[in-house]
Amino acid sequence: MEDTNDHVLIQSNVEIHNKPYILTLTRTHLSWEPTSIESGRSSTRSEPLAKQNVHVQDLREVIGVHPVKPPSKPSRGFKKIYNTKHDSHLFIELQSIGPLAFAVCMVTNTSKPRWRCKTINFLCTDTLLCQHWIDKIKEVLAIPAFNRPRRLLVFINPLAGNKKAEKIYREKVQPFFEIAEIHVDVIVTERANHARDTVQSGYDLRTVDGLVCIGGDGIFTELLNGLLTRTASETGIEQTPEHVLMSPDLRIGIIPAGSTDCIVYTTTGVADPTTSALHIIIGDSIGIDVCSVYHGDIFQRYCVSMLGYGYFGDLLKESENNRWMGKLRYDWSGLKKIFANRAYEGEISFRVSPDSKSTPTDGVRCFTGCSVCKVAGERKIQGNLQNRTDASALSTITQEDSVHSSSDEWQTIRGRFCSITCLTLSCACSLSDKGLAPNCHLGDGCSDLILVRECSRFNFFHFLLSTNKPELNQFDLDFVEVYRVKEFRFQPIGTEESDSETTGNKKSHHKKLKLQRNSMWNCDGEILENPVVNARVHHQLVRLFARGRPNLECRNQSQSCCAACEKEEM
Ligand SMILES: Nc1ncnc2c1ncn2[C@@H]1O[C@H](COP(=O)(O)OP(=O)(O)OP(=O)(O)O)[C@@H](O)[C@H]1O
Repeated sequence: MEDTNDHVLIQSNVEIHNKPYILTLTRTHLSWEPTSIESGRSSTRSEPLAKQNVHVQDLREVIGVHPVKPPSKPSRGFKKIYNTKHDSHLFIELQSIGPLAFAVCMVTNTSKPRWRCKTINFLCTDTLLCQHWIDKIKEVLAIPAFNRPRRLLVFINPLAGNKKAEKIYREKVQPFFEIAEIHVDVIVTERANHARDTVQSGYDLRTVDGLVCIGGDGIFTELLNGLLTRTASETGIEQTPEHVLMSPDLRIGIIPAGSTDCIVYTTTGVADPTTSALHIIIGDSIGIDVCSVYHGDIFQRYCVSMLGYGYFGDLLKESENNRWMGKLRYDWSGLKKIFANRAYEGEISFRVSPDSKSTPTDGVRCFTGCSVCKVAGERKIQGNLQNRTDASALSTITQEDSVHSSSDEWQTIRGRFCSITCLTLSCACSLSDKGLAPNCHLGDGCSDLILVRECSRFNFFHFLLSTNKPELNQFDLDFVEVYRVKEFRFQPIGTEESDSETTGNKKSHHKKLKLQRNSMWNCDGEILENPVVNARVHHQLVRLFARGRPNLECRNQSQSCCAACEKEEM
C-alpha cells in the first residue's frame, strides 16, 4: 500500500542561490532537486527521494517558514522562467503586492549534541505561489503528529548562573520562538519559589502546551515540583508513599543558564541554550523518572537528579553559607568537606530493580532511543493494560509502580557511610561527562543507589576523582557499593539528642557529637534537614522537550546501538 504521508502536497519550480530547482512537499518531507529550466524538465514522483543531488529535509526538523524580501534584481534564471510564461509588466506588479521568496529554517547537526540552524531561501515564480508554499508548510507543521508546542509559559531566573538568563533568552531563544510562531508568556521570577507557586496554583495551565525555564537545575526542580503537586491535586491523588501518581499533560523545557545544568546536559547531551530551544520548538519528548521523597507519610519533595546524604548534603549546606562566592562556592565547600572527612552511621533498606539484566555496572549507557528505557516503557504499558482490566485497580497503577512489595524484596545495610547518593539520572555535566552514575537510565523506573562506606580522606577523594575520569571506575573501589533500586528508606543511628543524654562529661559529649552528628539530605540542591527519609521512583512521570544524549560512537559499531542507527539501517 502506498504511504499516504508521501503524497505530494505541492510541487513547483523554485530558485535557490540563482539556480533552478524543483521543490516538493509531502506530509513528512520537503525535498528539492536541481532541474534545468531551459529544457522545461519537471520532476516526477516516480524517482526515489534519496537519490544523489536530491536534498531531503525531514519536516520534524524544520523550525519554521516565513516570507523574505524579494531580491532587488530578479536573477537570470528567473527572468527566463518569467519571460516564457508571463508578461514583464505583471512581474513588476506582483513584486509590489507580496513576497516572491520564502525562507525555511531547519535544524542541522542532529546527530551531534550541539544543534544549529540553517535557513534556505526559495524564490518562486509568483507571489501567490510563494504564499501558497508558506501556508502549506505551516499547515503541515501544525498537524498533531508533530506534537509541537504552540503556546509556552516561560520562566526566567534572572539570578541564575552568571545572571545572564534574560540576555540568553532575548538573544538565543526568542528569535527562534518567533520564527516558529510560538506564543510565549514570559515571567521573570522575583523570588525563590515564584515559579513553583505560579505553576502550582496561580496560572491557568490549560492555555499553554508546555513550560520552559531559563536558569539552572534549581528553577527546573521548582517547575517540576509545582507541576506534579498541581497534577496530584487536580486528579485527587494524595502525595503519600501509598499512592501512584499521574503524569502531567505538559512537557517541560530547560534552557540552560545556571551553574551546573546537569539535567539539561543529561537529557540533551550538551548545556547549550540554542540546542534546547530547538528541541522545544520541534516538539521533542522524553519521559524521565522522578523520585518522590517522604519523611514517613509526609511528602517532602520530588527529585530528578540527586538525593544525597553525607558528603553531598554537607557540601550543599556549606555552599549555601557561601553564596557570595558564586560558582566557586561549590569547589570551596567540596574541598572543605573532603578535608572534614565525616562519616555517618545509619541503616539503609532498599528494594532492588526486578530487571536483573540491567545493573549499574553493566556499562550500558542511556542514549537517544535507549533500549533499556524502551523495554521498561513497554513493560509499563503492558502493566497498565493488565490493570485496566482489573476493576479494583486505578487505571494509572502499573505493575512496576505497584506500591505493594513483599518484605523479602528488601535488603538492609547498616554501617557508617561517607556518602549515600540516590541518582535518577547519570548527573553528567560539562565538568564530568560520565557523571556520578554513568549507567543510570533516564526512564527505566529505577535509581542507582551509591553507598560510599567510611574511608580515608584520600580514598574519598579518589572516589570523587573516579566519577570525573573516564579511565577510572568508581564502582571498582572496595568501599563503594551500588544498587539499582525502585525505592529506599534511610534511618540514621545515633542522634545528637541521644548522645547528649547518655554523655555526662562535656568534653566527651562534644567529641561524640562531632563523630555521630547526622548529616542532611541534598535533594536536587535543596536541603532536607530531617535525615529520616523514604523515597520511591516513579517511572517516566514527567516528559521533557528533549530526546536524550546522542551516542557519538554508535556509527563505529557494527550493531545498531540506538534509535538513530536503527533508522538509518532501515
Ligand atoms: N528572582 C529570584 N530571586 C532569588 N532566588 C530565585 C529567584 N528566582 C529563582 N530563584 C531561586 O534560585 C535558585 C537557584 O536557581 P537556578 O538553579 O536557576 O540557578 P543556579 O545559579 O544554577 O543555581 P544553583 O547555584 O543552585 O545551581 C532556585 O532554587 C530558585 O528557587
